[in-house]
Amino acid sequence: MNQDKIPQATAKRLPLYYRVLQHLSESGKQRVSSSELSEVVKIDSATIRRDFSHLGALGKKGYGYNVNRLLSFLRDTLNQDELTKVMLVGVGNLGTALLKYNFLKNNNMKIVKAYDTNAYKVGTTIGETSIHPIQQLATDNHDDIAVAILTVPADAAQAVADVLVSTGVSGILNFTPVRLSVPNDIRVHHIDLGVELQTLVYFLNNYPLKDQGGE
Ligand SMILES: NC(=O)c1ccc[n+]([C@@H]2O[C@H](COP(=O)([O-])OP(=O)(O)OC[C@H]3O[C@@H](n4cnc5c(N)ncnc54)[C@H](O)[C@@H]3O)[C@@H](O)[C@H]2O)c1
Repeated sequence: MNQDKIPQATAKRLPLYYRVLQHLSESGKQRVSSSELSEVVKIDSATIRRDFSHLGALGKKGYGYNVNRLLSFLRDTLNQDELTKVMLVGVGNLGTALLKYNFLKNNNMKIVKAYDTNAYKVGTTIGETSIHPIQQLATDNHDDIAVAILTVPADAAQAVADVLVSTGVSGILNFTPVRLSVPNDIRVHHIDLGVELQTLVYFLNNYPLKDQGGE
């Protein structure tokens, strides 16, 4: 399978499909139609069929998709058999919550180390992750880590991002409000809960669900 051919919009939906199909498989379901999946993931069934065709998975009319086969396509594409190691910088409110979350269960990812400036936090462990002094971020070996989560205060974000880039990570999940400047070959995904909330409220006000499909 050539992953270059999977459009980015499709790639973004794959982890969601994976999670839902995992639940279906665990509950003993062997086949599923695109319209059944559509009900669960709230994505229209034509998009789902197109997404799956990019994976090389074609459903059969009247049968749908074989759940375990789909899961194996997704596992290959998402590298689910391989543990993805992640590091986190900034062990405050948000960072602590993320360290306590078990990414291993559904996503086969693990935050393996964390860094902070606070002497009271350094040397402690949250979940299974130990917290190291920020000074070591630049000197530690991060060969097996491609992704970092950034949860430092805004005024420290760019400086920490610069160090992260020098460590060789290729992706940063940025929770800070700062638009980071990074080289072109580093991918930054920005998560802004404020914007997400605002968007939700806008949709509630302008596109109430009860109006959809009404007379
Ligand atoms: N994107 C969102 O939806 C969202 C929601 C809440 C918070 N935030 C942002 O996430 C970030 C963290 O928020 P919080 O509430 O957890 O803050 P916090 O103040 O509780 O935690 C920040 C942590 O970073 C550490 N820190 C400070 N400077 C550092 C540096 N140079 N290197 C390493 N660690 C450093 C601090 O010691 C502290 O432990 C902030 O930028 C905040 O604006 C984003």
